[in-house]
Amino acid sequence: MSEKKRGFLGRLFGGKDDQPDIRQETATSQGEPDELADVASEPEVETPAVPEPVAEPDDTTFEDTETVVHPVADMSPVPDVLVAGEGPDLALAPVFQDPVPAQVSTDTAAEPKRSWFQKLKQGLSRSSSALTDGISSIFTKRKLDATMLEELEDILIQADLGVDTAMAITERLSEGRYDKEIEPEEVRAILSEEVEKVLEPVARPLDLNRGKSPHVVLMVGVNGTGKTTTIGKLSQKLASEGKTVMLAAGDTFRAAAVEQLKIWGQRTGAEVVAGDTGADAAGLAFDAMKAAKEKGVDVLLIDTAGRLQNKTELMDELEKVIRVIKKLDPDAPHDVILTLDATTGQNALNQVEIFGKVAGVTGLVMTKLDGTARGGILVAIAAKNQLPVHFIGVGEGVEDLEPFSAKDFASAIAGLA
Ligand SMILES: Nc1nc2c(ncn2[C@@H]2O[C@H](COP(=O)(O)OP(=O)(O)OP(=O)(O)O)[C@@H](O)[C@H]2O)c(=O)[nH]1
Repeated sequence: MSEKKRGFLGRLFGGKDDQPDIRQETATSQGEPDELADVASEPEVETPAVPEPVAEPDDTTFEDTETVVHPVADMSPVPDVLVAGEGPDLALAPVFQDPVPAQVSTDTAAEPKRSWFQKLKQGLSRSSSALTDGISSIFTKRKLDATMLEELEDILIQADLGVDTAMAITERLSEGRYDKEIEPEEVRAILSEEVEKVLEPVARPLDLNRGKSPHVVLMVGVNGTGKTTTIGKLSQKLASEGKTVMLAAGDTFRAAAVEQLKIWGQRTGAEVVAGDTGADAAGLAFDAMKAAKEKGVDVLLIDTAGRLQNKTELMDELEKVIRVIKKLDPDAPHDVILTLDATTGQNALNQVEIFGKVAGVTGLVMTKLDGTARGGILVAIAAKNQLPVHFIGVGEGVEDLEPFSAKDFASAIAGLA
């Protein structure tokens, strides 16, 4: 081999790239170079500081709100949507069958049926074309040289795949191919294989058959990342598998979130435990646990507020929710799922780290892969954290969430059929 490609760091700092241990740091740290992360284009998300470990408070108590289970007949007058208990009481919202309120997109009935892979491909099309257009523009009947590899590496990094994966791909491509013409298809095939290699270990289904009754899933994440929507979609999936589901509207900060969850409950046949806006989230979670136990529900999905601007409050509240849940089942929550909005790009890496420390995240769901060219971030997260990725979301509809398949994702993002 006559030429040797300079690595990304070499180009960035003008020196030798013999510091592989700082690559990931460089790509994710706050002071990252512009080339690495288009922070300006990211939604503004304040990253919470990890709070100092606090002494276990002696009061895992919460506002003592007597739980009231309102049978449907007691709900008088019956509201348009659903109403929780009066005053500070919590209520089990009844299940309404019809009509499905318009503000929650719950199905794609108007659209022709497409396979999940077609949806995934369509959803990932922005991410995929950013990559494939770039590849096609580089590999145009030229013989492979270092410049082409550098250009490819830049495209892969700009697509948020992460420096390590970008380098693995270019190194693999360079093996025995210098001075040879390479077709874009060959590059895309290698891209797909390398992405699949990174993703395969983290593509793990959410196992809700571990003998827990109820199996408690706590949904956490930054506001707007899709917690409530994901709960709704999951609820639908579980119901279709014959499981009984209860939803706890633990995002007590936002009235709309509570209403949204009630609508999902109504649509998917799940009972909803909800309180007033501003009600104590831990108290609500406790009551939901109790109700789910009493009713022998299979799965309890607990929504939480996402409030990074109130960071300490958010994290304290999450810790308290978890402590209180453990009073009824020391093993619960059995899964803590972090929702990540793919459009936030590199910031998602920080969210994984911080929510992981505070809430003990056990798995991930990445949403909004349909609205971004930055879907490659999932690869960077997988490479860095090895946390299971249970589902990905490629739309707002109830059918737009599927278990994560490494092969499908890799093929779709590489633009393969
Ligand atoms: N395009 C697209 N939109 C999504 C997806 N998942 C969720 N959304 C939308 O994202 C918006 C926010 O979703 P929510 O479920 O309310 O997010 P949240 O995390 O519960 O938000 P907070 O209650 O504010 O913490 C809604 O408009 C959803 O319809 C997805 O996979 N694709």
